[in-house]
Amino acid sequence: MPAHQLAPDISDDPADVLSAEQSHLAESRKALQAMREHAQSLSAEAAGDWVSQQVLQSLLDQRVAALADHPDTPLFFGRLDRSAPERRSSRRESERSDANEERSGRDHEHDDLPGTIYVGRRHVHDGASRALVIDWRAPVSRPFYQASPTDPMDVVRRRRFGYHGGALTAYEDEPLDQGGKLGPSKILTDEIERPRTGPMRDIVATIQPDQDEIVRAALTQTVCVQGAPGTGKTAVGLHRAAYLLFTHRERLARSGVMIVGPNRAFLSYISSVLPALGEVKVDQTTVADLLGAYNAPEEPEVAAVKGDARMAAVLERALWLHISKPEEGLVYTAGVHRFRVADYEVREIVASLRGTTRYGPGRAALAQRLAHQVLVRMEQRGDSPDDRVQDSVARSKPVKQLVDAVWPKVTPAQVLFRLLSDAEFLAKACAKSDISPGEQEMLLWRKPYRGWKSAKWSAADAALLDELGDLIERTSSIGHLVVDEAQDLSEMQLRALGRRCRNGSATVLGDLAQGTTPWSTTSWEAVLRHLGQDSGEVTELTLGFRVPREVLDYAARLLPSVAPGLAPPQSLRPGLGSLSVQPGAAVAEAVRATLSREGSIGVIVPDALVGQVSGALEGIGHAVLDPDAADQEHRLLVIPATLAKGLEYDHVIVVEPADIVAAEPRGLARLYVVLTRAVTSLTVLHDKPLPAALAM
Ligand SMILES: Nc1ncnc2c1ncn2[C@@H]1O[C@H](COP(=O)(O)OP(=O)(O)OP(=O)(O)O)[C@@H](O)[C@H]1O
Repeated sequence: MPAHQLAPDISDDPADVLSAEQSHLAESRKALQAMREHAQSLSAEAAGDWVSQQVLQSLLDQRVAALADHPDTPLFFGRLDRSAPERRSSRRESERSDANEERSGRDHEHDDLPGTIYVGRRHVHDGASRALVIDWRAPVSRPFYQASPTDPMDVVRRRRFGYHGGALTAYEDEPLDQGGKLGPSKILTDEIERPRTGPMRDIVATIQPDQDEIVRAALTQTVCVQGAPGTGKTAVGLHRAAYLLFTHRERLARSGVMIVGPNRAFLSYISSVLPALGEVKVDQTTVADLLGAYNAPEEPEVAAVKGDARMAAVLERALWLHISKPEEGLVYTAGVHRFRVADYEVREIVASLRGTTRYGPGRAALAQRLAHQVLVRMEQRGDSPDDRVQDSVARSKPVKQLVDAVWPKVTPAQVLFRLLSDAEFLAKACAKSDISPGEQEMLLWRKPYRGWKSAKWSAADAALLDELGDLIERTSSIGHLVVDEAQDLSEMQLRALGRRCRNGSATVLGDLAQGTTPWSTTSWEAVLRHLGQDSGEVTELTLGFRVPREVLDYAARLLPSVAPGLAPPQSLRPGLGSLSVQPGAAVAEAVRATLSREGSIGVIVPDALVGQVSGALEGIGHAVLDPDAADQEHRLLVIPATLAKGLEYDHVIVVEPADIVAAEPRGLARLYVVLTRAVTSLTVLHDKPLPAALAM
């Protein structure tokens, strides 16, 4: 056996196999420890100056941190026994289709890899550079997720490992070279059934083939995933971010990756996934944090008009209406000389700039063009001014005064304030748009504010301010954006996110049936268009991992009213006995009965009943989920219905569905979201009649 060849199984006895695999784990752990010690021994002092030293030190620190071994986390979770090297060359080129030069040098997936490889969270090698564990994101690991008896991808056998804590306790083999069909995987089922406590976990050991396709889509490809509750959209989005960061490390280190979620409680829930995958440098944020956390109350109909993409043209016109026709020319005095630029020349310059640049740079360009004309006249007089003179003329008082009069400096807040408080100005800005007089009436503040500084902005205004901001100065773009719960975003919010990935790509995740905002979308094609990613591909995840079938079927009774076009969701798990509907039962009793079971408990209540329900649970240790919560690790949480989106609990108790429905225009969709948060059991408590579809 060549030195780099890992041993195939030496015995058929499962106990021997397990013990050999445990030895490989121990050896890998030791090798990781050695890699870490080596990284720790490296010194930044070799770098020339102190700045380079600090940069190098920080890189070394990151490397040491990344090499930490977390004893509770499996270092590898799979193994591939590949066919003999001479029989596996044809596929390799296509496997590497998304690999690029950035990764070369870190690639260990060439033919000198052992026939048996272990797939894990990170690459581990021994002192002789022998690959003991291969990163799950490397192309060579792909068969672990994709190979099947019909397409074995040069793999003879796939082995999955089961862990208890950090100890390797079980394995499961799938022969791939014998045709037929694979049976269900117990290790996969156990992983899905494992009780939830605390924040979301990664799914790196059990990513499914259709999920893997999305995770490994090329960086340039924008993907949009429609999926029923619990089909793994969020998980897939996060793993895709980790995959792209690995595959395009340098490019994305420069341009960045950002995850946008619905609220901070959700971000806190997902916050551990990327660090567990070794990725700590990803921005995770909400639309409100990105655009401005404004929350002045607003009628849903008004918010819907403000969220409509037709507002983009109105804002553009409103901004450019601030430019006035130059009536006077420029007179610039230098010593005893006066240099004049005639009014018609100023008009020509303004006309040539208008609409060809953003507003802010246009203003600066106007000052420079005027100064340039002054310099031309100076030269005509026989002077020879240099470029510095042009800058000083551009900054001079007469030029500034003219620019301020013709092309005034404005802020987004000033423009929007004028638009929402001045009916005549609004009508002018709406000319040539199809915003109706009735809608214009809605847009105007009933009680205008005294000035733009005292104006209270709404969430919908935030996207308008952002659009104006971009019309004034260009917003910078990142490399990749992951947008979760995207069905809830308005067209104007999508435009705001779209300009942040103008030079990049996006992963858009959502479910049309879970749209609860006044502007929720009904079409993913429209979402992609407003995001500016028209060529994005819409794909669907259909198999639910979270919600037991019995519960999902119950919730799906609401689908015909909520999203008539969608097929009923499918669940991987039957979950017999997981649903219980209890008229007239007390919440404290239901909670007590559930506390005897393992796992997290979420009591989801109409927002207006949070205080009352929390009061009824006095004496039973619990916490109320806070929208800004960084820590939501309490085993028993009371959750306002409007915050439940994206979250999950082993046991969910839903209180008074009728009130959840009545609280908002898309209340039935809210109820659908709430009913689909349970992993193990759902208990519905009600005094009032249930919505008709659930009462059947
Ligand atoms: N391949 C998988 N292996 C194991 N668990 C999985 C897998 N895919 C998804 N899950 C689990 O299923 C649950 C639901 O996943 P996730 O929250 O990503 O779904 P979602 O589609 O975003 O749901 P929702 O639309 O309700 O927000 C999570 O606990 C996740 O870890």
